[in-house]
Amino acid sequence: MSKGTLFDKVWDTHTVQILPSGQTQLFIGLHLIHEVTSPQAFAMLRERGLKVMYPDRTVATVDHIVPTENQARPFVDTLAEEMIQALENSTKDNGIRFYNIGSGSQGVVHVIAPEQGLTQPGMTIACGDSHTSTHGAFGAIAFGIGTSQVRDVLASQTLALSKLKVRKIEVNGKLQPGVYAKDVVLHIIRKLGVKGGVGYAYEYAGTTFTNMSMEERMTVCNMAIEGGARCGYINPDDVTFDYLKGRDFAPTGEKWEKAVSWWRGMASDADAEYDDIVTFDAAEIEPTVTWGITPGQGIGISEPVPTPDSLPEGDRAIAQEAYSYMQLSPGSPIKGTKVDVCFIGSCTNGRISDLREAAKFAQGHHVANGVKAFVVPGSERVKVQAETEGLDKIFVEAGFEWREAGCSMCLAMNPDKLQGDQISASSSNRNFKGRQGSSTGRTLLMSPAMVVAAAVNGQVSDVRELS
Ligand SMILES: CC(C)[C@H](C(=O)O)[C@@H](O)C(=O)O
Ligand code: SF4
Repeated sequence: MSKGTLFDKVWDTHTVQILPSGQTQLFIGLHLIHEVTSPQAFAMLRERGLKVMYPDRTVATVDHIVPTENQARPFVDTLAEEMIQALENSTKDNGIRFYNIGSGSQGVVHVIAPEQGLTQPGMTIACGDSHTSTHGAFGAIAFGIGTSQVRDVLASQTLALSKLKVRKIEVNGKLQPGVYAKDVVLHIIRKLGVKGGVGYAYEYAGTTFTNMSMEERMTVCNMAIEGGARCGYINPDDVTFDYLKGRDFAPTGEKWEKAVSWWRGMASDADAEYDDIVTFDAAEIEPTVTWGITPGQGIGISEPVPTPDSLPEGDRAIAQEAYSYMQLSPGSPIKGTKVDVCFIGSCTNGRISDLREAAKFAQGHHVANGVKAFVVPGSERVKVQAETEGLDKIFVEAGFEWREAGCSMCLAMNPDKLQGDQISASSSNRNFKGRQGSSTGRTLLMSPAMVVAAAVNGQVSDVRELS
């Protein structure tokens, strides 16, 4: 039964049948694949003698293992070379479009699909990657899947899924200067917890989101999964349509008009029913930084690292683990924490608007002595655009390294890794133990502007005070 939310409308539109298990067989409009989670899926297909059912609905790129400095083939890392070759072969054998390095359109999978207009409202999108929730920014139902599900989508273009509940997260009001989409989503996860969204799709609504650009909306939806929600979305509106118009895969002419009117109809109805509604005020959000080992362990820049007794009982054990791993004392300010590495990039904050904003703060400043700072564009297109605007020069003059597109130190499956217990200021989305390539490496998540402030001062800083 439809409750009038976008989630329900998209779900119902894509339902093939209800399976005897009670699950829904859902048609997947767009399947995105990358080198990490697809090789085994293709192998399983080959074992069963199956073909890819809709090669046209499958799009591939390489992102996780891509070196951002020396991209000469074969890669120095033989495992990375094997992985890219496997994808090159599988996509060729199955007639799948593949945006390889040097194609001009390679990049992090969640950056390239939107920038080409592949991601559209009202769609179902799946990818063997948890941050597929990003595409929900367009009013799509987009979620990460495991390798066996990648196999299922390749073979049948469908998935067996249980329906989610829908929580509306309403944020209203204007963000303070120096506060970004990243801070909004870190704030939400802090308040609702990293498991708060389990079993839910998150609908982000309210004036704070309607006033955001598409790229800001993508930052928010990208981290829905960090709050436990399988997917997050924002209802499509004129901002969405303006962004899509003229992109490679966007409809044109009469088809465009038809599409826009269908897209509008997919948005949640004003009287839609939700399983839960939570409301926040944008004015209460500060530039936010994580101090711990989960994206939910965030605080405003002016706050101290929380003491155990200030936390709900259920959060104390993980806080204890975090104090010791992060080498931070409860009650001490996060501001002033020395950093070793500063990373700007990832599918959360590696888009052109992120780089523009970061460059604005980098201009006229210099990275502090002893700090390694680098910028990794989210895609080859983002890189070219940034270079056209001269952003690369601003970064290099300010002492940042300017790299090739990929996931890079977000996950460090490539050569960009922390050493020992180095601490990084990172515009990425996960601060798990060992996330950035060293088993003792430490990560502080923040907005790209805050990463620049940290790089310039050599310590966690408030971007609002960067002169
Ligand atoms: C490698 C991939 C499966 C993984 C994910 O699912 O998200 C990665 O992208 C990440 O960000 O941790
Ligand atoms: S940029 Fe980071 S979060 Fe995004 S897909 Fe790559 S590794 Fe995952």
